[in-house]
Amino acid sequence: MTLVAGVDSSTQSCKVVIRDAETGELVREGRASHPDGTEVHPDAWWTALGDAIAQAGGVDDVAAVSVAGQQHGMVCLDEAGEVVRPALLWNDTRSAPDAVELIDEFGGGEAGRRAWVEATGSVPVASFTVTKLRWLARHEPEAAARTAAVCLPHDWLTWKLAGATGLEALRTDRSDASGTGYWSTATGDYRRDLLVHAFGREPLLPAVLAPTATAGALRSGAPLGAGAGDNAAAALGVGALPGDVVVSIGTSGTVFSVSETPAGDPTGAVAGFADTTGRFLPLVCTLNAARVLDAAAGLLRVGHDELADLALAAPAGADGLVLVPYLEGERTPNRPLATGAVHGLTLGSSTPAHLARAAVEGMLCALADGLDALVAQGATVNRVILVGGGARSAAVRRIAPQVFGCPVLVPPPGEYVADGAARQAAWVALGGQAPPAWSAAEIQRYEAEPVPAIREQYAAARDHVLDRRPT
Ligand SMILES: Nc1ncnc2c1ncn2[C@@H]1O[C@H](COP(=O)(O)OP(=O)(O)O)[C@@H](O)[C@H]1O
Ligand SMILES: O=C(CO)[C@@H](O)[C@H](O)COP(=O)(O)O
Repeated sequence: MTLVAGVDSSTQSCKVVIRDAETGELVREGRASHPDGTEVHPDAWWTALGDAIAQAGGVDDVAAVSVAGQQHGMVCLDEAGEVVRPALLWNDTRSAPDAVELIDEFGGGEAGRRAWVEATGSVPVASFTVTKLRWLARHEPEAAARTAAVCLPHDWLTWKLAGATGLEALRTDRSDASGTGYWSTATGDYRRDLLVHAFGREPLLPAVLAPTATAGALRSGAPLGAGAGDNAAAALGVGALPGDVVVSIGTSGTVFSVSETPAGDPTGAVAGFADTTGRFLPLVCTLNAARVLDAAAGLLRVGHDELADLALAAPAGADGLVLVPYLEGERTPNRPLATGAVHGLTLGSSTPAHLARAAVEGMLCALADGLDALVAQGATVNRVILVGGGARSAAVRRIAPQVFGCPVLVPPPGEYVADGAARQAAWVALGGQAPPAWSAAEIQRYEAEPVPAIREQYAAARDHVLDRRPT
């Protein structure tokens, strides 16, 4: 049996799966938590990776490893390869003004957004690395001056696993490069001019690898795959095909599809990313997803299962109670300072069940708005596949069809980002023109009558929120 390892170094935790390269059968797995917060020292990811690998029985017997990770994180390294400062993560919104400034510097408004879309495929928002580098140059000039190279979370972990033999050995892949804001999805090349414009000079960037190229090797000699951004890896993990839309409910909420053509949305709602196989990954991302359910569970002092039971005990639409889930600000819509809100509260809807239902419906409505944006960019929706920690909720699975207006397919609970990384590693180990066709897991189908009123009441509420008071 040829074994391969896949890693998902995501926002909240690191997951490692060891799978049979030929069949995809799960052989071993491990996980370890990451610290909270929107800026994290990469050493915490390295520690968690070591713990998760140990829990998974090690990687000395695997033929290849690939690392997928949370996208966009700004990892700055000095000449000696040491981390300059904690990484600003995808969900850190301090560079939102820098994103606006970068758009203004290219014409502002729709003209500025179109300029960025033509150059890179996406409109820069606070999540994107390029805006974080502008923030660093403006607010931490000493740290910026010490920055000899900049890479992404998955790049850095791959580089560390390969022995961290100098900055020139840094590697990335097209899916994660497409989230930097200085790589062109259309041409497949860096837009170094945009990096210089934002940061003031050009630090070293990781070379972008082709889908089955290798990024060095473990001490055992096992090659390291190019790795991927987590959403592109999830697409590989679930075996998403053109016409499939994946809705991932993790720390981030993402709605994405595999496309033969790059997206170019000047509104900025749809990011024009790349996938791991040479295709494209148009994607909408929200800052608030599974943690909306965590927050509601905490408010009600219940666990996830009881929250689901409560939500399912309330009527569809929660008798008009609407929760707008902008608990961390919001990326789509681009409202980085927004806060959440509850609307339509009455004596009748002031119950734990109504609040639980409103939290699930509000989170899903924000994702349904993302699905609409994806369709507006030309995506076809043959299947909606639900993954991520939040998809483990029985309430999410049963309410999603009411909100999305179509059936949803839910593969068995699993770590589909890590699975996608493992599948990429298997492709490296086995070779071939395409990743191995692993047997599809038993997918559950959830259907329900659409309830348009849920989205109608959400649409009436979603703009009526307060901005955080500046600290
Ligand atoms: N049964 C469940 N119901 C609702 N939320 C859940 C459930 N199980 C896990 N979660 C939530 O899912 C999130 C973790 O999902 P995951 O996809 O691993 O996130 P990430 O990849 O962003 O680290 C956590 O916020 C966790 O509380
Ligand atoms: O910013 C994005 C996509 O653009 C997020 O999807 C991050 O990649 C974080 O992923 P999770 O930790 O939520 O899986």
